[in-house]
Amino acid sequence: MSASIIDGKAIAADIRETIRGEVAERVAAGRAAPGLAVVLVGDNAASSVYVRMKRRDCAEVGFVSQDYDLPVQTTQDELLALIDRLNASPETHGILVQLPLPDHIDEQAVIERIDPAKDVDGFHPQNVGRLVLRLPGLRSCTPHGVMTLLHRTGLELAGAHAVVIGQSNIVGRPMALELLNARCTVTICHSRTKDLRAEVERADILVAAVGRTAFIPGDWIKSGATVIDVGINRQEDGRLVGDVDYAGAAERAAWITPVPGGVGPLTRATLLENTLQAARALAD
Ligand SMILES: Nc1nc2c(c(=O)[nH]1)N[C@@H](CN(C=O)c1ccc(C(=O)N[C@@H](CCC(=O)O)C(=O)O)cc1)CN2
Repeated sequence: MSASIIDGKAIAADIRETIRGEVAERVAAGRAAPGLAVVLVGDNAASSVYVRMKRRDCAEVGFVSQDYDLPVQTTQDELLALIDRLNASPETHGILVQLPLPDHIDEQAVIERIDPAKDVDGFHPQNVGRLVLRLPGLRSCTPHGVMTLLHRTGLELAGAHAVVIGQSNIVGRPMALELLNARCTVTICHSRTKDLRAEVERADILVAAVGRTAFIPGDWIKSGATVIDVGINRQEDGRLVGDVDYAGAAERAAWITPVPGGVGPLTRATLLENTLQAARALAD
């Protein structure tokens, strides 16, 4: 079998086009364009790239990108004070603080300071709790984006055996909940999983979010499986590769996401969807 590619870049472009249309309609009707505050602390090279892309996406769809580039010495109190101002600002509908933050700042304290109604990353415990309870809310961008990719394949998700590798707060855990809410049977694997190969071999849907180059060999993939690679690992020569051995997996899978051009663009497109959702809810 040779896998069909799930083209995240094209799907994200399609989503941006839909959002651009809705924003234009809102503005023509006299409403404010959604405002997204994008906060970057320090000079982490990968974070700077992602933030630049997010700001470019905002411009493309007609959002107002409110840019805060803070020096690495910014104290936690200064960052919390900025969040308080953004929480109170009627021009700000969404607040995104790019992670990771420098070591001297407590990430969880920052996440919990953001008004849950403006938490377009979906990281606030209130929004995570709403996902657990299957209540509407702002959902974490990468897992929500993966669900969009899966829905676009037209695959039946109910009853599928989904295996998530990775248990982080921003990908693995919410990913497992998203799949469970779509009525998959879900297994979460992590560093203490006893026989990872056996778990992967059972997966109709595999979501790899480990952050290690080609961690999953292609011959572990079940024939006809759907492989979603969340990993973005930069090689010494500058190339980006995923957590799954792409060439080997593509021989066995029915569907596969490339890296780059798979999940990453959906993380950004979902951020725009969440910001529009927050702007609608705050306007109402
Ligand atoms: N506040 C947040 N911080 C972080 C998040 C997040 O969702 N919210 N997730 C990751 C990084 N991330 C989002 O910020 C992210 C990663 C990758 C991409 C992306 O578009 N990747 C491209 C390739 C980009 C490149 O050339 O380097 C792709 O995969 O095609 C977007 C967003 C950690 N931090």
